[in-house]
Formats: sequence, C-alpha cells, structure tokens
Amino acid sequence: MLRILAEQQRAAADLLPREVHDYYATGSGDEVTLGEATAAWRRYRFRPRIGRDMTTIDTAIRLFGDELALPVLAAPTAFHRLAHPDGEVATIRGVHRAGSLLVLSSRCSRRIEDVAAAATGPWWFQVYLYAEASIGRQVVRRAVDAGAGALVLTMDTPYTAAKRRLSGVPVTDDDYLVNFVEHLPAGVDPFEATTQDPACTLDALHELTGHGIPVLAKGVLRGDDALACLDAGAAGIVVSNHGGRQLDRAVPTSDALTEVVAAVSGRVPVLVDGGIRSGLDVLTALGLGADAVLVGRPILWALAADGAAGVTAALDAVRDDLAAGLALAGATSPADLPAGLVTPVPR
Ligand SMILES: Cc1cc2nc3c(=O)[nH]c(=O)nc-3n(C[C@H](O)[C@H](O)[C@H](O)COP(=O)(O)O)c2cc1C
Ligand SMILES: CCCCCCC(=O)C(=O)O
Repeated sequence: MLRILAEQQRAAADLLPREVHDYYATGSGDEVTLGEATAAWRRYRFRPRIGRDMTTIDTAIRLFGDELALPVLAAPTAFHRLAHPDGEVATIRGVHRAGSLLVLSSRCSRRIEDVAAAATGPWWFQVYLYAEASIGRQVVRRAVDAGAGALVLTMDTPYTAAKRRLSGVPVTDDDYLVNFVEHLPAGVDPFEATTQDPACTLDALHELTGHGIPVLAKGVLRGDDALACLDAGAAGIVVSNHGGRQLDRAVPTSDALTEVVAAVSGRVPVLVDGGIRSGLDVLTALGLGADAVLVGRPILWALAADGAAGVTAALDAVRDDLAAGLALAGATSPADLPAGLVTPVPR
C-alpha cells in the first residue's frame, strides 16, 4: 500500500468513532474476500519493456468522452458525512482537483444537487433500486438533470449482506433520507420504502438506458454476465465484488477481470475495483485489460483524515506511483502498455 494511503487510514482510525470506522472497514461473512483483495493484485508480475524514451509520461485517459488525469475513479460509497461534515461536497472537490471522477452513491448523505453544484469536472451517479420503485426513478431523474455523465447500476446487492463487525449503519435519519424525503408517498415507512429491491434485473438495466447517457453494470464477476449486460444495453462493465461486502468467498476481482475482459473483447470499457492501493495495483489492472479502476475505502479514509485536500493528496499519490510504474514498465501512457506486460506468479 502507498505510504500516504496507510497514513491516512491510520489517521482516520484515530479520528472516527469506532462504529463509523467499522462500517467503512468491514467486509461480509468471515471477510475471506475482503482479506484476499489487496494480496490478489500482488499475485502478478511485470515483464517490462526496455529501449524506449521514457522522458515524458502521461497518465491521462479518455472515458466516455471525458479526459481524466489518471485512470483512477472514486468508487461509489455511502454516507460521506460520517467521515466529514461536508460529506460528498468535500469529496467531489477533492476528486476534481486531482483530475479524477466521482461516482456518487445513491446512498449519498448530501443532496445530489448540492454535490453537483460543487463539481468542477465529470461525475457519474450510482443507482440502487428500492422497494418503492418510484423513489429510485425520481432520484435518478434528478441526478441526470443535475449533470451526471453516466449511470452505474450496482447489481450485486439484492440484499445488503450481514457484516459481523456491524450492528447497524451509524447514519442519522436526516442524512439517510436526504435524497428520498421529497419522494416518499404518503403513509409509507421511509426506511421500508428505501430498502433494496431484490429484483435488480437486466430489464432494470435496460430501463436506465432510456436516459440517453451511458449505463454501466457494477458487480460483474463472470464473462457470461458481462455479455448479458451488454445485450441489455450496458455501455460499460465494472468488475467488482463490492469491496468484499456482499457475497463472502466471491473471487478476487483480479481473477474475474481476466475472464470479463476476454468475454467483452474490447466492445465497451471495462473497469475494476477492490483492494487497489497503489499505482502498481493500477498498472496490474491495466495490464490485465482494464480501462480504468476505482478505489473505495482509501477515499473515505482520506476524507476523514484531511477533507477535500486529503482526497486530492491520495489520488495525486496514486497518479505519481502509476507514472513511475509506467516509466519503468516501458510505457509512456496507459494506451502505450506493451502486450504481455502482466503475468501470473506461478503457484
Ligand atoms: C463504506 C462503503 C460503502 C459502500 N457503498 C456503496 C454504495 O453505496 N454503492 C455501491 O455501488 N458500492 C458501494 N460500496 C462498494 C464500492 O463501490 C467498491 O466496490 C469497493 O469499496 C471497492 O473496494 P475497496 O474499498 O477495497 O477499494 C461501498 C463500499 C464501502 C467500503
Ligand atoms: C441500509 C443502508 C445500506 C447502504 C448500502 C451501501 C453499500 O453499498 C455498502 O456497501 O455499505
């Protein structure tokens, strides 16, 4: 793990109330998948290329028409006001100062319009479906109207998995309901109405494509599912096991990435998250065929440790580490990676 990320994680552990720290840190079940996440990226080695001029390295990429300073996005994570009083408004400022992109969670703790007003770059909106479907539809409409550049439907969470370290999510009712309250039909229980809808189907994915912006499917761990999502209209795939917070013993995302990249065969961008903690982890993911990666918990720790400035510092450090890795691997940019850069360590 990069030193600054480890320092921010330690600082956050000191600053945050125990139950908030545990909500962010926990995985599901026995935390087998969580425990493997970072180590899985280290099961690969590089075959660097030599003999090229590495004077100038450019980590920038283009994704759905937007230029990002690095192929690293901030993953959708819930309730940033648990980490910082400004919540997602601080996060988006920090992310955009680093030239990155925030995927704003459906479970964000600031009004979507307030986060959008603080944006100085592109952002996407992550979608959950709720027991009361009309609420989700209205929230998505607001996100699109506020300027979301893409929708990311999270498909691995028909239910939120039990987490041993957690007795409940330590969020206030106001922060939990901030984007829902105006859409609650009369007489419904707000918390029941906004629990997960377990029927997050390919039809639901297809329905989202009607907004006229790209729709990505998040939580894909199989090649056949990736192809089914493309058939339903997905414009991108996010390989993810939800940071080890849904099905415990799900495969590491580095393993799934190889299968999904082969199945998708360049038709749409493939992104990946889970346990990515350094520029070399990013380089490994790119070498395995990802177009970009997302980081989850490091953004939360950075936000807790130092607000927007902490988020920028974390992403800048990953960008610098990636630039150094690219140069030593013999690539001037993510688009210039040599074929066969990454090879599994023989077991
Ligand atoms: C505290 C927390 C909250 C999360 N909330 C969401 C969410 O609201 N929507 C979603 O699609 N994924 C959510 N995720 C999963 C992340 O988007 C991402 O898949 C995962 O954190 C990546 O792993 P990493 O934390 O090891 O980088 C959450 C993860 C954490 C740790
Ligand atoms: C009832 C609150 C559920 C929040 C779900 C957010 C999430 O995806 C997570 O992993 O946490």
